[in-house]
Amino acid sequence: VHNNKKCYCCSFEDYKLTTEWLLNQTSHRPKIAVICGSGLGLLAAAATDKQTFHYQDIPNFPVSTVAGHEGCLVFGTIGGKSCVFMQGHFHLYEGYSLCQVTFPVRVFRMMGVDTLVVTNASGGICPDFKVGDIMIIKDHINLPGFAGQHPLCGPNDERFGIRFPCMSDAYCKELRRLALDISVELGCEGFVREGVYCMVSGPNFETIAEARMLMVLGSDSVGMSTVPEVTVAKHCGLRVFGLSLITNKVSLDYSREEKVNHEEVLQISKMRAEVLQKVVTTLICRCSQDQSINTH
Ligand SMILES: O=P(O)(O)O[C@@H]1C[C@H](O)[C@@H](CO)O1
Ligand SMILES: Nc1nc2[nH]cnc2c(=O)[nH]1
Repeated sequence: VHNNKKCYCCSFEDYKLTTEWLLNQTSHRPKIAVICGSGLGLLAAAATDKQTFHYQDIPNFPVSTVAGHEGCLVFGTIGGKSCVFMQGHFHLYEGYSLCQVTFPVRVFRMMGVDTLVVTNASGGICPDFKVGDIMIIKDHINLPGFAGQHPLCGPNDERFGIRFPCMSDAYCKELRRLALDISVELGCEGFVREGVYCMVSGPNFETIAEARMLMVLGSDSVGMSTVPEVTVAKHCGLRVFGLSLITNKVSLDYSREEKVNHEEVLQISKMRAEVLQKVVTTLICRCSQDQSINTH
């Protein structure tokens, strides 16, 4: 209850209960969390010493309702570093509140995570982008946020972060540079790009007029996730790195016949999951671990 008004956000006690439950169930103490987008659950495959929990068994956790999202939380080790992978995440269009969508991020923070890696599937708007390109997310546009669908709306809990967080450095520059170096070493720099991801709520794909508008706004790709998680992660002081797989070209022209669908999105994710896994795994092995959480 806030100002005599009932608040439907998750409470500090909810996050605490889930955190304590997980800490009791596993001896892993992850520093890095990876959110796997549509069809990208394979990112967890390189981890050793794995321990898996189904979302439905974790107190307070939402469950995945979308194809390509396994709904498993996987703890494991990569290059000696303890990690946690979300195989599947949550979306506004599933009917979840943004508090539920971002619930795991604060739990990870409370478990001691200091770095969040986000991945997703998106439609390419930048005319130079090709299907199968991997876009290092340089910045984002929170379109639902402009209309008040924002995960930080409501009473601010200072235990997580400040009321007015800065978002001008949302995606860590050093990790973006490291990922570019890694892509050269792995020989995949030919299809690795950098760009701006724009979130829409979905679930429909864009009309041509909407796609044109998003291009004018400066979006290089468009998807239906990630931005709420990144916003909550930055609010509670996590370092963020993001990759978006371009699974389709967004139609910007009325003469274009191709029609996007979710099956095609999953097919391209499957095709590129192994390369993405190599980039993410190498990044985890190489990234500095001296990150101190930016507490407020
Ligand atoms: O969960 P992500 O953002 O990777 O999934 C994208 C957006 C929709 O959920 C779905 C549409 O195909 O793919
Ligand atoms: N909104 C949106 N999300 C996507 N996810 C994968 N492709 C697309 C797309 O073209 N548009």
